[in-house]
Amino acid sequence: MRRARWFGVLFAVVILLVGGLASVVRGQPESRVPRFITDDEGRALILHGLNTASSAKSTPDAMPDLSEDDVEREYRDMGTNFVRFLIQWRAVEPRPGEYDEDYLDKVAERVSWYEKRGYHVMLDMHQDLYGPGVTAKGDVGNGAPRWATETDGLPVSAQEQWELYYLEPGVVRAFDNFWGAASDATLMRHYAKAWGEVADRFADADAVLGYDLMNEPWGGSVQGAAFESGPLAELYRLSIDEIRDVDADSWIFLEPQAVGVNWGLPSALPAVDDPRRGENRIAFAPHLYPLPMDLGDDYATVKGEVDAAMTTWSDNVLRTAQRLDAPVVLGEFGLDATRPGALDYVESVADLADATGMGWSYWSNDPGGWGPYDEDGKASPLVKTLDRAYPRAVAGTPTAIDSDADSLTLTFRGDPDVKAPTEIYLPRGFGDGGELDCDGCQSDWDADRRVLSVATVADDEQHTITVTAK
Ligand SMILES: CN(C)c1ccc(C(=O)NC[C@H]2N[C@H](CO)[C@@H](O)[C@@H]2O)cc1
Repeated sequence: MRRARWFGVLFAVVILLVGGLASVVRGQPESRVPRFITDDEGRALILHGLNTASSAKSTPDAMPDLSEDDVEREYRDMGTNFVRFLIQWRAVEPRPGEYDEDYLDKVAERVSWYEKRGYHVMLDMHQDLYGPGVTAKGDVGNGAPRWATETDGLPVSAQEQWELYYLEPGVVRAFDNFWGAASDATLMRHYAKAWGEVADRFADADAVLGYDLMNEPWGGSVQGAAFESGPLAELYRLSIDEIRDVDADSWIFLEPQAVGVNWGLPSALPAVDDPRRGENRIAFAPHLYPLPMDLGDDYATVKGEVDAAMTTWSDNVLRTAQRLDAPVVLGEFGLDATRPGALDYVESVADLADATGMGWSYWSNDPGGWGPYDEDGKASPLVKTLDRAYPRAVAGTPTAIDSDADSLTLTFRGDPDVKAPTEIYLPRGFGDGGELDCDGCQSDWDADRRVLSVATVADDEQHTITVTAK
């Protein structure tokens, strides 16, 4: 096995041993999220979507390779209602203190494509390996502008496995200078103010649900609880303050550190105050990439280990969600969908999300083996796997969701204050397209949007509705 692989395995074993012990001694969490994101009508949202798009990491204008027709096709093919839309600090603030309104106009145009189709948009300030400035060619990192990238001339040597770039001296130093630059946190304050500019622009955009403050944070030479409860929590506080100065109501999504937590280890992210009036609107947005598959094995081969890792991951995510009193959106999960067992894995993750009340956005919609369409735009079998029945918006609190190709069962506690109907998306193949039957409810079928609207209940009792196709 290549040196890098051995390193990965060794790194993982140590992490898992430490983390595993921690999770074992921590007792059982709740089985579902403590809260839900709600829409303007007070309905609990179940978010299903895609990450759009990795291509934005490297395009000169930081725009994804996306047309409005692509958004229309996504809805028609998969009935999604959510998008994790990648934006880049380098494009928001190309020079210190100067913000590119043309870039934000382009983002707004794409947001409008989703808004027309009833989507909820999460803006993700995306980075991987800090930013293009960690190398002269700009071919390794994405996210931060060059003026905010201080490697102090330390080397970033070419790596066969991209993850190993995170250990390169120049990358570690760029992060260290960001997290600890001078005592007044100069670069972190720039980053937070960039969020303030984005929020000022989208505060009144109905489709923008909220802001994912940093993709897959990396602490450089500070790791684990010291990082998450230290500089990472401080960046989140600074960014929340800048956002709340201009936007009182959008949701703010916090990610844990990626390494270890993506695999299922517990996060030490502390609860962070939301200064808005009323309930806090802070959500938790972890990623899921089970280590056995990260190390190259197929789900068909390591299903047992991966299923166990998913259980540990879910338990630890729900513990953190309880600590933060936060809704949960699984911001990223994905794999090469052409590999043996891959679609079963995607289905398992979507079932886990139903069972726990999490939303999700699949990584990613970029053409190729991981995505729903190939380079020629031809739909892959992943489209059918992602096109699944789900309650998009619930007039109450969902307590159980169970769906398959022929039926959907939703149990929820009614909320008499919510007047808008519960909306259930049903895929084209649902029950082979037969006549719909909604047991326990009065409903109206919108064949164009493929949405069943279910009349609200006037009480706060537990209700179960089952939709089938006769
Ligand atoms: C060592 N560190 C810090 C590390 C290792 C591995 C990942 C990762 O696989 N991430 C999963 C996917 N997420 C990004 C986009 O957010 C994709 O490029 C990765 O495939 C992240 C960080």
